[in-house]
Amino acid sequence: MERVVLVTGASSGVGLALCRRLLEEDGRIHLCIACRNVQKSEATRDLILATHPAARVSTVEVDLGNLVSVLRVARELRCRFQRLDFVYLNAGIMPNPHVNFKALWHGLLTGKVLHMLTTAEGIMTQTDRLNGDGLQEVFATNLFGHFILVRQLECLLCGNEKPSRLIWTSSSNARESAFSLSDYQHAKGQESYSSSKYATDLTSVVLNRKFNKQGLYSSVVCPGLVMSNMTYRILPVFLWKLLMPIMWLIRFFAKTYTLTPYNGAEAHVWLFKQKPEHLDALVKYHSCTSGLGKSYVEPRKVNGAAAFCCRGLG
Ligand SMILES: NC(=O)C1=CN([C@@H]2O[C@H](COP(=O)(O)OP(=O)(O)OC[C@H]3O[C@@H](n4cnc5c(N)ncnc54)[C@H](OP(=O)(O)O)[C@@H]3O)[C@@H](O)[C@H]2O)C=CC1
Ligand SMILES: CC(C)=CCC[C@@H](C)[C@H]1CC[C@H]2C3=C(CC[C@]12C)[C@@]1(C)CCC(=O)C[C@@H]1CC3
Repeated sequence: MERVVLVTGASSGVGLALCRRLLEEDGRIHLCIACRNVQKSEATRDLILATHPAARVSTVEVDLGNLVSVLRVARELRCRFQRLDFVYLNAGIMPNPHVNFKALWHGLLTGKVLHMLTTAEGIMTQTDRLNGDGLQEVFATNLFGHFILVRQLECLLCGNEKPSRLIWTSSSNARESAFSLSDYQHAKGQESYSSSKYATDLTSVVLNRKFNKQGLYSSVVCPGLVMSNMTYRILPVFLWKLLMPIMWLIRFFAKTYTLTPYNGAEAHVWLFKQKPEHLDALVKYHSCTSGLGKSYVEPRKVNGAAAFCCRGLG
């Protein structure tokens, strides 16, 4: 039976690389790519078919930061498919990023620089805003739109012959201290990205508790630091080009410097091949690349997830 795989944020970066890698793993899947509009969907489909001409690729359009659009695409998917085997919840934004180089310099003097360079803790802020639905844009796009999509697709995901899978693209920037239940949309702070990714980690834990019995399993992955449209918006392109040799050097000390979207999709592809019953719901799967460029996956516990579970907030 052909497996149906839905990928959001398929038009570029990790999402596009993931689509290609999934087809390399199994050319018989039905890949459904979700992009923001018809032009992007068709351009992405053409790019994928250029390298995998025999692939079965269909398209849907969704703006994950718009609830009407999410409800519409869920309706369309329910009409088109009888089940979904994998849903990669990968689309994400980081608007108006700001890097505090002074803090990075301070980190160099205090020995925290490697931690800062791999998690961006203490050196990165964003300015968020309200979207058309009156929600914080980063929360709405990175988490809430995807969450509503999952809930709307329950009938395609639960109670199938084989387990279905949700795979969320989280981040090493996900941080417990950036997230607060009393301000879960992060309207008050300047770390909306970090907060949305931590909330994603917790959501996956809670979804497992609720849906494992019905044959739906959720995992979170971190692609590492990847050069993509998202990162190219953080610094001017010429600066990134200058930094590239330094980043290859850093990779000898920081295995999460995956740098290419292909390497960044390592954990996503690895999970595609695993039996979900053998995975740990409290673990985040990190794509890593060695100094010499060999990719592998490293599982790490999600900070605070066990405590969150024990408090029974699910
Ligand atoms: N790059 C990195 O270092 C890291 C990235 N990540 C995460 O990886 C994921 C992929 O990012 P990456 O590939 O790097 O960046 P890209 O900017 O290349 O990809 C982001 C994708 O999300 C889509 N997207 C953004 N907003 C929306 C929306 N409102 N509705 C639908 N689709 C949307 C984009 O579509 P469009 O082309 O239309 O903009 C694009 O396809 C994100 O979740 C990101 O947070 C995590 C850790 C590190
Ligand atoms: C010497 C050097 C590499 C300088 C670059 C400084 C910063 C621009 C980067 C250092 C850590 C990076 C980082 C990210 C963006 C770029 C940095 C802040 C992310 C926030 C990108 C998106 C993520 O999801 C996590 C990344 C963590 C590390």
